[in-house]
Amino acid sequence: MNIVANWSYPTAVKMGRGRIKELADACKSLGMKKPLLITDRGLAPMQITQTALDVLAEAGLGRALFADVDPNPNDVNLEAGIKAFRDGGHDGVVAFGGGSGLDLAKCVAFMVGQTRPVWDFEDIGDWWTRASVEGIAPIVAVPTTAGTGSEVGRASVITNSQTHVKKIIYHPKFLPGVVICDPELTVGMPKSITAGTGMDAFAHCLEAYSSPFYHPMSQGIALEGMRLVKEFLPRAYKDGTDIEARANMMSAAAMGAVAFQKGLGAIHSLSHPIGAIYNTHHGMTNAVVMPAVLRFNRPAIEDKIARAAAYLGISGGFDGFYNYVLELRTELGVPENLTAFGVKSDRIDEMAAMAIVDPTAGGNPVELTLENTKKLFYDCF
Ligand SMILES: NC(=O)c1ccc[n+]([C@@H]2O[C@H](COP(=O)([O-])OP(=O)(O)OC[C@H]3O[C@@H](n4cnc5c(N)ncnc54)[C@H](O)[C@@H]3O)[C@@H](O)[C@H]2O)c1
Ligand SMILES: [Fe+2]
Repeated sequence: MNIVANWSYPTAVKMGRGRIKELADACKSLGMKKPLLITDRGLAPMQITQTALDVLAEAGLGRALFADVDPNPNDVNLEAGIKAFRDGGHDGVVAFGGGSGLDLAKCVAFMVGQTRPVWDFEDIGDWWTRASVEGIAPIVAVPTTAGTGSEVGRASVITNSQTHVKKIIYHPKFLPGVVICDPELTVGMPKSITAGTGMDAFAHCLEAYSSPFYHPMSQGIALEGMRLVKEFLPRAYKDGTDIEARANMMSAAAMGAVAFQKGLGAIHSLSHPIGAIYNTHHGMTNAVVMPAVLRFNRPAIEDKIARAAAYLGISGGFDGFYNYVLELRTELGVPENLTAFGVKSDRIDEMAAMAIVDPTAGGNPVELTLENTKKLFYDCF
């Protein structure tokens, strides 16, 4: 086999309970004197956010907060964030939150130095290998969920508020300089967010593992990431204060995002249009469509999944793995299908057309066509 592949590794991670106290040092290590903490609207009043701001203030770095960020953040949030950064004379970004806060914050840091519209930076082809991009503000990332892995990712998912399409904005320099993974920050997640974000981490590992592209390191990371989810997500769900489980889920989330350099697939290709149109939670949407996508991909991944099952201690090959996914979903209270999730089936044609051009579609082990993707959507209802 002629092995040709590109890969790289992510940033420095400071993982451990209570390490939010190191936030100011992390900012200073990247040369920040006046950081802007960016998070979503729901997190802004919470104690964990106030504690992070206190740490910054006590170190003389100010208490600047921008929280005009929706779940599934959009270009309007982005413009407001860029304005807040420029008006406040800031010199760096603390990206704080789940995927929504992290993605928007990373994109603000990237866009403050750009004159081109954000949509020019979509994850299509490999334009970034030829174009130089300057003026990116330094980023310290602090995840408060354990799912997207955006803290170690080179992408931001931003919804176009005009077209209601989720776009993946990508550049290698999106990568934060320092990441603080403090599992105590995730203890207050409501059960449904623990479940949804955890299933996003699982989906990243599963899709990266299943994608046909060659990336042996990602393959191993994805497999171990799935094992961590199997062992620790039910524990974190049952007892939110189980710090060991919370910490391991943070690892699984970061591993999923590292692994999906290899590619994602139809779980995400379907989930993006559903999330953009119905504003559903990303990870929970993935969990809802996961069994139908596994059935759809079975001819291409049966042996591979059987190997994963063996590693995870699941007997019965592909069928055993499939049944395990169904049981995990039941344990985590995941809605059985899109109907039970509150999504209507009257926009399948539109969603299928969006799914096949989603940047994740190319990583699916079975090629997505308009016809088979419509059928796949029907199978999710
Ligand atoms: N950049 C990437 O590579 C990538 C990968 C997957 C998904 N995403 C994107 O990330 C977003 C989803 O992120 P998410 O799943 O982390 O959810 P989220 O960031 O949208 O957060 C969900 C909800 O949980 C709340 N929350 C977050 N942390 C909390 C905590 N510790 N305690 C209590 N409440 C808390 C938030 O306020 C919000 O209301 C979507 O927009 C998705 O498209 C990005
Ligand atoms: Fe995801």
